[in-house]
Amino acid sequence: MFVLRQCLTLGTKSSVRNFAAATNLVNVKINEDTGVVIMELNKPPVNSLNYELLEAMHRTLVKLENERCSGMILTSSSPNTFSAGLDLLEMYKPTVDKARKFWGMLQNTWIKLYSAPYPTVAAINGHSPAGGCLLAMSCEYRIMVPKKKIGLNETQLGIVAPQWFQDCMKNIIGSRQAEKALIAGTLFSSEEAAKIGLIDELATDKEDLMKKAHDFMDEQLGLPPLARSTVKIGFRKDTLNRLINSREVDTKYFIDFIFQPKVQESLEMYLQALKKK
Ligand SMILES: CCCCC/C=C\C/C=C\C/C=C/C(=O)SCCNC(=O)CCNC(=O)[C@H](O)C(C)(C)COP(=O)(O)OP(=O)(O)OC[C@H]1O[C@@H](n2cnc3c(N)ncnc32)[C@H](O)[C@@H]1OP(=O)(O)O
Repeated sequence: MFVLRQCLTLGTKSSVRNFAAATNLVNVKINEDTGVVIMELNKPPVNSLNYELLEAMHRTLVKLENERCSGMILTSSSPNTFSAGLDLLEMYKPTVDKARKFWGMLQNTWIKLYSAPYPTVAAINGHSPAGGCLLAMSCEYRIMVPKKKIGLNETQLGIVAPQWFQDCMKNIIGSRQAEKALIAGTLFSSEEAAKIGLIDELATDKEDLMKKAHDFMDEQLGLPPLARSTVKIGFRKDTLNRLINSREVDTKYFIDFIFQPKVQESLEMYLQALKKK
């Protein structure tokens, strides 16, 4: 039976209440029989990843790991968008302290998600540009509804996908395809993404998406968990360590980059264009 609880959940009733009071940016549903969790991003309208949403995700991921959840399906409550990527307002005219704190939380969240020992599936129920694509790529398996867009489109915004975003893409679609997609800032349709392997499966609609996500999870739950997670981490450790060993440098790149006047101009124009739509 599924029990809906808000961030977070594996503890007693009173701890549920405490977490629910803290935030409703992430909904967490647990199947109490299997221990499989559905983490649903819930920041309308488009799940843009600001500090607060990342912090809620990070807190959830820490708790899931500590409580030894058996698997996690990542999806969103938005009808049209999985995640619109990083919240552009976090990068537009921030203070240095705010930008540093934001970037640190993004790094924390990615490290936890990418290294999660339990199986992870992205049930991509809508558009998934840039940071949204990063979240999806950090899961082990990706299933997507038709006729939406996914990719690392940063170049098109006049910004650059950080090295670890690029590494994730390379690990999935290979160096040549990734180089082309990153230089052009390509947003692939769901169908194109399936062709190049950026996503693993297409679903017909949200219901089919969740069914396929559960099917994948059932397969994974049939495998010996320690062997499974050891192989997973073996594949991911170089990518993880590349960031873990250079977090400060990565943060400095981010800060130096976004504070350039040209980058701020691009962000301003892009934000205006989004508002005018
Ligand atoms: C070598 C040095 C390297 C150092 C690296 C340095 C810098 C780079 C750092 C990081 C990389 C960046 C990663 C990112 O993720 S940047 C974000 C990229 N995201 C996008 O381009 C997506 C933008 N959004 C859309 O395309 C669309 O919104 C959508 C997701 C397709 C959904 O479309 P829909 O029509 O459903 O919604 P609207 O467009 O009407 O949007 C509704 C509402 O939300 C606002 N909004 C949308 N996206 C964002 C966002 N990412 N951040 C903040 N706000 C967003 C939009 O403006 C609307 O607002 P309104 O007030 O008008 O309702």
